[in-house]
Amino acid sequence: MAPQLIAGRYRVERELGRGGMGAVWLCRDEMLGREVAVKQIGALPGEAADLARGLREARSSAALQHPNVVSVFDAVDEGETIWLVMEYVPSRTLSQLAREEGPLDPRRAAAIGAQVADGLALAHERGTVHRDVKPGNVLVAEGDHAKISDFGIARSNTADEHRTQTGLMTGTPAYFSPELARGADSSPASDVWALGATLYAAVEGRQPYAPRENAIATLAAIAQESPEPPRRAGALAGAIGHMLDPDPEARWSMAQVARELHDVAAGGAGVQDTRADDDGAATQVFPAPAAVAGAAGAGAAAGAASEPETEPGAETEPGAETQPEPVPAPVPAPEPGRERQRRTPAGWWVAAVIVVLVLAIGGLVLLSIGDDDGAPSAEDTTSAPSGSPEPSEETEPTEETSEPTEESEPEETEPTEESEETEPTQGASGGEAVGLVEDYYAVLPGDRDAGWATLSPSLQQQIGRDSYDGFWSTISTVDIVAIQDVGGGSVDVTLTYDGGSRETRRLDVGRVGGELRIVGDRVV
Ligand SMILES: Nc1ncnc2c1ncn2[C@@H]1O[C@H](COP(=O)(O)OP(=O)(O)OP(=O)(O)O)[C@@H](O)[C@H]1O
Repeated sequence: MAPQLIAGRYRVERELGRGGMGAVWLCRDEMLGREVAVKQIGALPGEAADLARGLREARSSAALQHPNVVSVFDAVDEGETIWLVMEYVPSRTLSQLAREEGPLDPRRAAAIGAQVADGLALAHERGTVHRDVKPGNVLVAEGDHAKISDFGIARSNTADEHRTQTGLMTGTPAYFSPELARGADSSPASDVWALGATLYAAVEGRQPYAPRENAIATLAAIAQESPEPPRRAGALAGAIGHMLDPDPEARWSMAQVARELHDVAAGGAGVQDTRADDDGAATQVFPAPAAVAGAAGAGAAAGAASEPETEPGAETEPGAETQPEPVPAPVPAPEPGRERQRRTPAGWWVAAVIVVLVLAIGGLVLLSIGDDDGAPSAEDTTSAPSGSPEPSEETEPTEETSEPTEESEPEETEPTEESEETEPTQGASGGEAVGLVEDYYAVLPGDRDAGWATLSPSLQQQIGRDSYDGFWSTISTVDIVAIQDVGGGSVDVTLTYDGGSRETRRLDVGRVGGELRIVGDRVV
C-alpha cells in the first residue's frame, strides 16, 4: 500500500518504479520544498532492516558528489523500513531506453557509458564498489545526461566484517563477472565487467549471456563460457572486449574505460582488440574465462561476500517485482586452456554437483533472476537511433593491460565522423600543421577553452563541449612523444596521458575563415 507521508516530511506523489528491494516513490520534501525520490529498503532474509545498514548504503552514495551519480540526501529509519531519500532524476533507465528505442548507436552508448564510468571511477577512487551496475541502474535524463543510481548494495572496499554474515549474495546474475560467478568478492574490476555487459546489452539488444532457466545456469555460463563477440558495437567493440576480459587483473580500470568511452563518443575510431578468435573470425575476441588462472573456486563461495540480489528490468513493469530466488553460488573455474569453451552435459553435471555442495556447505545465495534488464530484443526493434554524438575529442586507450594473445585481424571500425569536414577549408602547410598541433597540446588539459577554440566549428559540433570537457577532465597531463607531418595538412602525433598510456592520433589541420584550425582527429 502506498504510504502517504514518509518520515513526517516526504509527501508521496506517485510511484516511480519498483526494483527487487521495493518501490521508489516520487515525493515532495515539505521541509525544503523540492521533489525527491524515496526508495524503500526492506529487510533481507536473515538480516534485520536496521538503520546501520541503511546508513551504510546511504553513505556510499552520499560520499560521492558527482554529476553522474544520483545523490543520496538522507536515510530514514521508520520501524521495519529504511527509506533512502535521493535526488529525483526525471529519466528513463537505460534498459527502458533501449527497449523503447531499440539497440543504441555505439557512439550514443559510449557517451552514456562514459558518464557512468566517470561516476564509477570516482567511486573506485574513494574505495567504493557499486556491485550492481546494470542498465536498470543507469538513469538517462534529457539530453542523454546519465547518472548511475542504486548504490544500495555498494560497499566500501574497506573491511566490513558484517557484510558476509548472512552469506547472502547480491547483484544481478546476468551482469556478474566470471570471478564473481565463481565466488570471488566484488571489486572495481567486477564493476568494469558489469558496465561492459551493460554497454554490450545496449548496443546489441541482448545481454552477453542469454537468460538461462535459472540463476545457477546463468552463473555457470558466465563462469565457463565467453560471450559471443558483439556484432553491432562498431567503435565500441574494442572497449567492450577489454571490459569483458575474463581476467580481472588484465581488465581495464574504470578510469581507462572512461577515457576510451569519451573518445569513442567523440568520434574516435576506438581501440582495436588484437586478441584473436580461435576460429579466425572477426576481431575483438573474448578470451574464455577458462583462461583465467587462479580464480576463486567453489571454496571461496562459502565465505565470499554475498548479498541479496536485485533484479533487472522490473522497472518497466510496475508491479512486476521480481522475487529473489535462492540459488547456489559460485561455479567452479573451468579447466584452463580451453578457449571459448562450450557447455557440455558432463561439464554441467560437474558444475551442478559442486554448486549443490556449495549450497549445502556455504550458505544461501540470493539472486533475482528476471534477466530482462536492459536488452531489448534485436528482433523487436528496428533501428539504432543515432544519438547525438556528443563527443569529445581526445582519447586515450591503450591495450597495455590486456593480454596479448594470438593475432586477430582487427575489425574494421566504423567510419568516424570526424573526417567528414563539411565547412570550406583550405590546406595548411606541414610546418603550420605541426605548429598548431604542438600549440594545441601545450594548452591542454589545463586550458580547455583554448583547446576547444583550436577546433573548427564543424569538429566542435561533432564532439560536443560536454564530452570534450568530460574527457579532458580525466587527464592530468598530456605529452607529445613524437610528431610527424604526413602531408596534406595532416599530422601524426604520439601522445602519453598522465605519463602512462600512449596512443597515436592523426590530426588534420586546415584554414577555416582564414584561421588555422584542427578540422579532423582520429586514432591511427
Ligand atoms: N532517483 C531516481 N529518480 C527517478 N526515478 C528513479 C530514481 N531511482 C529509481 N527510479 C525509478 O524507480 C525504478 C526502481 O528503482 P530501483 O532502484 O528500486 O530498481 P532496480 O535498480 O531495478 O532494482 P534493484 O534495487 O532491485 O536493483 C527505476 O527503474 C527507476 O525507473
